[in-house]
Amino acid sequence: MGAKVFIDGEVGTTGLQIRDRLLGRKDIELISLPNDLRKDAGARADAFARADVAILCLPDDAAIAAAAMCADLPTKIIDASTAHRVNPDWVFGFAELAAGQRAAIAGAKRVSNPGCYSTCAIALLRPLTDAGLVARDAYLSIFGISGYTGGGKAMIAEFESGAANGVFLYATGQQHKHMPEVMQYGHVSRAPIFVPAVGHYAQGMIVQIPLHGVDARAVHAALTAHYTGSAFISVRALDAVQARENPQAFNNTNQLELAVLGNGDRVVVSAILDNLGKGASGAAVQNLNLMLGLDEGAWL
Ligand SMILES: NC(=O)C1=CN([C@@H]2O[C@H](COP(=O)(O)OP(=O)(O)OC[C@H]3O[C@@H](n4cnc5c(N)ncnc54)[C@H](OP(=O)(O)O)[C@@H]3O)[C@@H](O)[C@H]2O)C=CC1
Ligand SMILES: CC(=O)N[C@@H](CCC(=O)OP(=O)(O)O)C(=O)O
Repeated sequence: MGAKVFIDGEVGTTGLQIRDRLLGRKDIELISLPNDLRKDAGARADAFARADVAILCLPDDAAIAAAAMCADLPTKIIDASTAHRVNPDWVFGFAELAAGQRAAIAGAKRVSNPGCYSTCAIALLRPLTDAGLVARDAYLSIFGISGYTGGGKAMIAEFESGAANGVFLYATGQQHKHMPEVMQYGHVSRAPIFVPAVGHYAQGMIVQIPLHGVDARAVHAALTAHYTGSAFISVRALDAVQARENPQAFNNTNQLELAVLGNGDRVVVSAILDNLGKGASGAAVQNLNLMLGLDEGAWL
């Protein structure tokens, strides 16, 4: 008998992807609700009580309500939403963040999965702020482009029905929901300017952060030192210049590739992942593996 896992929000974009990643596993027994009961409070409460681990793939308000439903249960929770990412009662589910994070996830009852853009930005910034190469109070700008699956079922329907087209920029009011976690875990004290965009393709993301007045070699060395030995985060060789940066390069994987680009002391640090992979479902399965006492890369 495997560990019992309940995915709340199983038919949503992230939920479906996690389900697909777990379906073939003999060490996991999925608890599923019939379609007419998937939002039924009693059926969900029963599923939470039966599960060893519940994975919340819900909008923020529903994730907060679901966590409250589990408050008195021994069930472990992984929340894919934004609701608990900077909550001190939850462990941030980014295993590669710093020494000790993997062990903290493995021992946690409540784990909050990072956001997709924030996984990229934190992966780039944290080693650089900790090494003193980027000042914690630096004026930072972050650019990102995501495939439209990043906006969940509603945005997928917009693009696939033809109602939305081409590329658009958004969150121009500088209130994007990922900035609090980028600041907290990237160790930056000044809110970065964030310019996100959505492209007319399904999945894949690139995030870039320009850095003036830093040494590309030192930046590359700090990133390489931090991620050496990491199964899922790699740093491209400094001289491996590509004419085109492709946000879809790591689709359907749990990989995140970092690169140091630019010319002289005008450096751009860059990250590519699958927003549905290392940006959501892959990271959730990595955390699930750790919480079940398995190798973090099992089945990934
Ligand atoms: N898409 C992405 O790239 C990423 C998403 N996330 C996060 O994951 C979470 C889910 O996002 P995503 O999968 O994209 O969203 P979707 O809109 O695709 O899926 C959300 C699912 O939750 C269901 N749902 C809503 N309210 C309830 C409720 N009260 N009880 C049970 N089910 C409910 C919805 O039902 P119905 O089908 O009826 O609408 C839907 O199936 C969000 O918090 C999002 O921020 C995190 C990282 C990346
Ligand atoms: C393209 C798009 O709209 N992306 C979403 C972020 C992805 C997501 O759903 O948010 P979490 O990763 O925090 O859960 C946004 O910018 O709000």
